[in-house]
Amino acid sequence: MSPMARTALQPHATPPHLIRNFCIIAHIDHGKSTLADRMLQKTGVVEERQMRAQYLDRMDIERERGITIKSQAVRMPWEAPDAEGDPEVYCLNMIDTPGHVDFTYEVSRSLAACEGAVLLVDAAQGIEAQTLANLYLAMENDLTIIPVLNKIDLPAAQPEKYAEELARLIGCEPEDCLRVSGKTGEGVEELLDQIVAQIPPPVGDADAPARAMIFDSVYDTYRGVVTYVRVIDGNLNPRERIVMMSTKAQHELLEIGVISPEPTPGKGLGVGEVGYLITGVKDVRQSRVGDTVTNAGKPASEALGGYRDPRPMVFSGLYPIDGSDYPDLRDALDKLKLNDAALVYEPETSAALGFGFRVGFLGMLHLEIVRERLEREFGLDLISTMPNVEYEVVMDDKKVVEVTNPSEFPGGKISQVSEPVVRATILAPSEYVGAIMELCQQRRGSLRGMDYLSEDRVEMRYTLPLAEIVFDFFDQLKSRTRGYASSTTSPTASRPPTWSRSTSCCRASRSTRSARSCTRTRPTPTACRWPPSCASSSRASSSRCRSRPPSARESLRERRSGRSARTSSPSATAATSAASASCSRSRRRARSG
Ligand SMILES: Nc1nc2c(ncn2[C@@H]2O[C@H](COP(=O)(O)OP(=O)(O)OP(=O)(O)O)[C@@H](O)[C@H]2O)c(=O)[nH]1
Repeated sequence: MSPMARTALQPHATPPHLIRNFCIIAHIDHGKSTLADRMLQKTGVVEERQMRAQYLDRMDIERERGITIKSQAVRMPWEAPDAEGDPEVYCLNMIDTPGHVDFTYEVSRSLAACEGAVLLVDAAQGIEAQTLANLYLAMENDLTIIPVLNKIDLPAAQPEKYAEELARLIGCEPEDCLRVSGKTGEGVEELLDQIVAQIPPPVGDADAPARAMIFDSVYDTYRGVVTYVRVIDGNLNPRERIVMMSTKAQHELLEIGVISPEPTPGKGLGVGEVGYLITGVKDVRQSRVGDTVTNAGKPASEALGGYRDPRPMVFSGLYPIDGSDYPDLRDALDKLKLNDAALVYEPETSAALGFGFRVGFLGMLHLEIVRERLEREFGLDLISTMPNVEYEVVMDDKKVVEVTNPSEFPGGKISQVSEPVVRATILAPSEYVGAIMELCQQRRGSLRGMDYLSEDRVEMRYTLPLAEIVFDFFDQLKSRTRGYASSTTSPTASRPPTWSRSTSCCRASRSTRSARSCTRTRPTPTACRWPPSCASSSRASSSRCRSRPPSARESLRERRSGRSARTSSPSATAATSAASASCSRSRRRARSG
């Protein structure tokens, strides 16, 4: 066991071969923050008397809901044997990532700042959907994976069973899975030793122009925006001018340092180091996640890859219950925007609800958090309208109209309507396969593949229209599987046509703000069932599914190449046209009746 390192390495002068950058990835509630707490304690970064649960979750909502919304990065010293077996002090940078699907892009940037990931699985629950989604993200970033089973102190823990599942998934031996308890601290020191031994040190060119990737930025009332970065090449020094490569905006570095566990200003950051910058900017939009920071005096010619503008996926109207609160709501949104680059809004009016805003969110959790913060931090009473997604309507004259509210649906000749879709991964005991298939088919989903992780656990991959899952999909999934299914979704860039002149199966209501766009394949949740022919053909195809669990690398290859696994559902178009035929039959019957 390693003793706590007594002499920590100084930032800016840390040789890259002594740095290890890692993150902890896990399904919600598998104990990521608790394990992070124990690491802070074991490395002596947080003293016993200052310790409190979920030390890194600093927002009130994070602590109350027990979820991580913002990333955090902490520098910890740790003494471990080097390659020759002599004790050496290393610098471990732990990046705590947000755990919810709405923040997948933030997670992917945090992962890109690391060389390794601790894949944490609850030893009483086993692998869940988000474990897989995060594992795939980590593998796409070529991270070294350390499999760890947590909560081994629980009486219900089955470490042997889940070590086998985990080993099969990532292609290692069950004995390679470490066993820890974030609660009691058992096995945490050995895990820290393994992080040093297994995760490769960062590599970068110290003499090149600086390139640092922003993996998070938060707004602080007193200090302005605090930007978290990982330096890839070169170095950043206090008081020099820096450039944000996506916007070309220049700022002066007022403060630069590391978090250990409170912000500590230093002399700069070198290759492979992780720390924070303060430039005095007041809006997180000027310091965007995924962007590259370089020196203004000696700028890098090429930005680091992977930057993406945050794109809202779900739209909802927010109205004050008391109309006279409208200016307060506007001020509150303006303030919240400083801390949330993904929040977009524009004023709108409704005959029924008065003045309000149409707000774009990353997903349903983001919507809930924003609404809760507006009500709690700004004392507002709000009504929100039914969440909607953004449809793209192509007119006959090729004009494209973006529709986020059914009442904006254009009149005139429409040639095509497309909608956002997501890839969903659902993990559940195999007895619920039928119930899940039924639900997903009702929601216009198409099965991309299905694999058995073990005899009694199955992974199903679907493509689903986002509009079908924003409302009650996850509640339905939980109730139909008695709470045993877990699911995760990731947005895709493709927007397949929902309606085109040839299939003619979409309509949108223009009535009120709370109206909902719907397709003719499912005009109301229960009005139109899939024809039996589709259901039976999907059952037939499901019997051809794999019994051998694929390794995560195989699945990743399939995801990358876009090839679906051996099972497939009836093609979406066939199902759509069959269903729309049955719809038109029932409409004809209704009219003649
Ligand atoms: N018995 C036991 N309980 C644990 C252990 N680790 C975490 N827990 C409990 O599991 C629950 C979830 O732990 P968190 O650390 O908040 O989980 P998380 O993965 O950080 O959750 P998110 O931030 O939402 O992703 C809490 O009630 C913890 O007290 C452990 O090793 N043993």
